[in-house]
Amino acid sequence: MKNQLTIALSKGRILDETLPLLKAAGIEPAEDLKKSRKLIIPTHHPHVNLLIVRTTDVPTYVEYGAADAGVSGKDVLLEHGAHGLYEPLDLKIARCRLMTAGPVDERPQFGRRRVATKFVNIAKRFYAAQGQQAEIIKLYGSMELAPLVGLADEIVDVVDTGNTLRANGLAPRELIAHVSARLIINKAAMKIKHQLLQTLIQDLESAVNKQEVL
Ligand SMILES: Nc1ncnc2c1ncn2[C@@H]1O[C@H](COP(=O)(O)OP(=O)(O)OP(=O)(O)O)[C@@H](O)[C@H]1O
Ligand SMILES: O=P(O)(O)OC[C@H]1O[C@H](OP(=O)(O)OP(=O)(O)O)[C@H](O)[C@@H]1O
Repeated sequence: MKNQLTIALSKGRILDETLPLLKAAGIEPAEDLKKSRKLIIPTHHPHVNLLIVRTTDVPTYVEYGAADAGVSGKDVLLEHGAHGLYEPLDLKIARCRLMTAGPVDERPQFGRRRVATKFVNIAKRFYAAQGQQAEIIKLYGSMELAPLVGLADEIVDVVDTGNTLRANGLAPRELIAHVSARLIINKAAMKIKHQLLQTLIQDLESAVNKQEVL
């Protein structure tokens, strides 16, 4: 419907930081998202519903127009490819860095190295651009474990404080990209629902700017 917006969000750390921005844009969930098992959540805004999806699925919902807009980490967008969507606003939340990391007492391997990561596409592109040979091993979590048990020489993961790396005897090596959460918009929706989406972008932008000042 032309006068209805759906926004895809994922639970977890991005949600905690996104809700205050949405609130500043006049969008408040009508139910407690932490408790509700519903996947379509109405809001007190007359034109907006929220969809709750997996972190890595947000760009897919928006790309296919199943959601008009979404909030997604830049890491997820880089891994997904994020074709067919607009990325009009950096929300400047959930900030971290995509990095390579390895055992603190070892130098990076010469020649072909084994790399464990959930960011397979990002890792392939990064090592190819460096002219380094890498065998990429796909994992779905706990990447930091891989070098400790001989599964990989190196990992590619997001790093914030570095505490997880340190706790596992690992150290950051090379920076691949700075990461923060982005507002993404379906291209067709941007035309058809221009007014609603333009208002959303502007409201979120002023909320981000206020948050920056604090
Ligand atoms: N330690 C961190 N500090 C800041 N931002 C982070 C950190 N870890 C991840 N992020 C960012 O937050 C996003 C969501 O992270 P979160 O941990 O909530 O989801 P996830 O663990 O990828 O999801 P799932 O558990 O469903 O796999 C990531 O895509 C990334 O952009
Ligand atoms: O540098 P740090 O501040 O330690 O943050 C980095 C950690 O944060 C993320 O995990 P998260 O806490 O989201 O748990 P997850 O493994 O469930 O994604 C990421 O996968 C790292 O393990």
